[in-house]
Amino acid sequence: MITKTILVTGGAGFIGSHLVEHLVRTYPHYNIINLDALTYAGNLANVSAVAEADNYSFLEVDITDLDAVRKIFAIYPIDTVIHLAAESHVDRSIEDPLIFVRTNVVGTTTLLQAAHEAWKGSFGGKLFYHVSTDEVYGSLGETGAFTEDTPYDPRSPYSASKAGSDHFVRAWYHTYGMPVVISNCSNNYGPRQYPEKLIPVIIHNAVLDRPIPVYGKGINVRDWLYVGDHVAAIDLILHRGRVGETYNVGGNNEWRNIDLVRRICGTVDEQLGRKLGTSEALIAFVPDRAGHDLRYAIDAEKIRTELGWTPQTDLTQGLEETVAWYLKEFSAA
Ligand SMILES: Cc1cn([C@H]2C[C@H](O)[C@@H](COP(=O)(O)OP(=O)(O)O[C@H]3O[C@H](C)C(=O)[C@H](O)[C@H]3O)O2)c(=O)[nH]c1=O
Repeated sequence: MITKTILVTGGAGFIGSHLVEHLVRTYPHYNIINLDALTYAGNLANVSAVAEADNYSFLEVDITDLDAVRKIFAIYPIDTVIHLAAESHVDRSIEDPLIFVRTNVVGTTTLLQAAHEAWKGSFGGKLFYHVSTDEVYGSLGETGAFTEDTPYDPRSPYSASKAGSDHFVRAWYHTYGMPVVISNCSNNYGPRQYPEKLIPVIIHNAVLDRPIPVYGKGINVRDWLYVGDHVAAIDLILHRGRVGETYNVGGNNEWRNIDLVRRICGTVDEQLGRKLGTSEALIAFVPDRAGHDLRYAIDAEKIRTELGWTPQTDLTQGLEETVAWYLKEFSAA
């Protein structure tokens, strides 16, 4: 018997597809509806492992299309929304900011509006879970970490659009009483990430013998979290997170870009069985990203103490699995 109907937006993307796969397999009594516009970063191959499952369905819909989203709420007894659909790449947001406002701000508010209309008067058992980013907090110096109380200070069009979407989710909570929860996560990595983000760019270019672009001096610091650990955090927040709360999710795994790039180059060389240093020789320092945030770091104390979540995958294991996945993709192509 189906006990929950969950609408996952962005379920054909990187993090979304790992979440969909996890939910479909772990909870056969949940109906999982994957809503995705299949833009450049969405791919149904990402969810092929569960495509035939009885508790799974896919809908190709743009979250900014209010009529289409309304129809979905009219047809399905959705009680939970897990909202991951977003434009997510900072460099693209610098080139083309308006699409980020459209998808991330208008898309999120469209979903909120449709959910509100469908749920009005009976919010019991309902939840709107918004998956967001630590970039809303801005950029750190060499020390310190973002807590859930850190004031918002987004600096790129991408992070500003995600900050806007977070604020709208909270507005629906405070104004209309909609049950919401938000998580803000650090940099994810793992299989299926679109090759525009740092880690897949390194792997692709190393394999193809192309220059590996490192922005500026490579001294910017990111906190890396394996996507499976993020999915575990989302599962816990979905089931045990407190309504109206925010949870920061981080890997406690900070790396300067240049050090991470060198490390991945080593893993690629090792897995390809080629001379160590071959990939590293491809590193090319290129002009810096405009407004490049220096450092992100997460204080994940709240989710650890309240929900017992800590990241489980160490970087060596996570990178080995990730590189192996991309190499297999290359050999299949
Ligand atoms: C693509 C690329 C990036 N970089 C640098 C720029 C950053 O300092 C770092 C990671 O860049 P990336 O674009 O992979 O990710 P962030 O800009 O940190 O943002 C990412 O993590 C947050 C949490 C999100 O919310 C974003 O959705 C996600 O894209 O490597 C390079 O040096 N060379 C490159 O070719």
